[in-house]
Amino acid sequence: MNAMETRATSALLYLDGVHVSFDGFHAINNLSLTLEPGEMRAIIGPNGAGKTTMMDIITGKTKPDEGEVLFDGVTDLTRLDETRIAELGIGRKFQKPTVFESQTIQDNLLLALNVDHSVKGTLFWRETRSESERIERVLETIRLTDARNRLAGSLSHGQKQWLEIGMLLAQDPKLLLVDEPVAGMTDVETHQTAELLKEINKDKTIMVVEHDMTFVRELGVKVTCLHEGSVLAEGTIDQVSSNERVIEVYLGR
Ligand SMILES: Nc1ncnc2c1ncn2[C@@H]1O[C@H](COP(=O)(O)OP(=O)(O)OP(=O)(O)O)[C@@H](O)[C@H]1O
Repeated sequence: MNAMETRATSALLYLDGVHVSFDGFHAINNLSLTLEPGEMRAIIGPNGAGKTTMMDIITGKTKPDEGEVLFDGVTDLTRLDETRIAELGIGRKFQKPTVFESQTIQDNLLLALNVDHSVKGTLFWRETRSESERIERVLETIRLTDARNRLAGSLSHGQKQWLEIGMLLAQDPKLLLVDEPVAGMTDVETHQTAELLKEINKDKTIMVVEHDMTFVRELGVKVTCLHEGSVLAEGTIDQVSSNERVIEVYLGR
């Protein structure tokens, strides 16, 4: 039997019947969701719907009480710790940017590339040709090539978010989890971020949580609306935003 035949699913990410309770409160309730390789999915839903908890489950921060969570059709993420899951190629960007403000943009990317190296490795490490090529590509993707020698602390809020996305890309993940990337951005930055994610999606699978519906519409991808820890609606932005239950619990507030 070859490797393909042993895959439980063609999905890159597969959640089935997942439950999580915190002191008896069901934060995630029979959640099932799949992301195909190369897909970008937008996740919407009211506060407390379980969006962050779902990302916590995928990255191993929270362990489900029940259910299946498979990466790449074969790897059971519920059995792995956060470090191992990151090593598998699942990168997460939190809402608040956490760049190293007193370092240059280029050094931030180098530090991100170098996260797995030992202290000794960090002291004596010189970037290889392929690593410096990767940094160049990332700088271009996040549109910060000309600003590479500026201190990260001098960037606008939007640029800091892009740098942090670049720091994830430097680690070459297969799946990017991006939490509210456009919160606090100007309209222009929001538009540029949609363009940026679309470009990254040409060769990475992305799950993006966002409340900004203009941004979600601009992404033009399949949308999943979560509510009370499970999927309330799934489909195009038009299908989801005209769903009566979605209007009732989220959009119509
Ligand atoms: N560690 C925890 N202990 C207890 N309750 C928790 C914990 N983490 C999350 N919850 C609860 O689980 C529910 C889901 O929370 P979660 O943060 O996943 O929602 P969310 O959809 O990300 O919301 P938001 O849009 O506000 O970020 C909420 O009611 C929250 O209070």
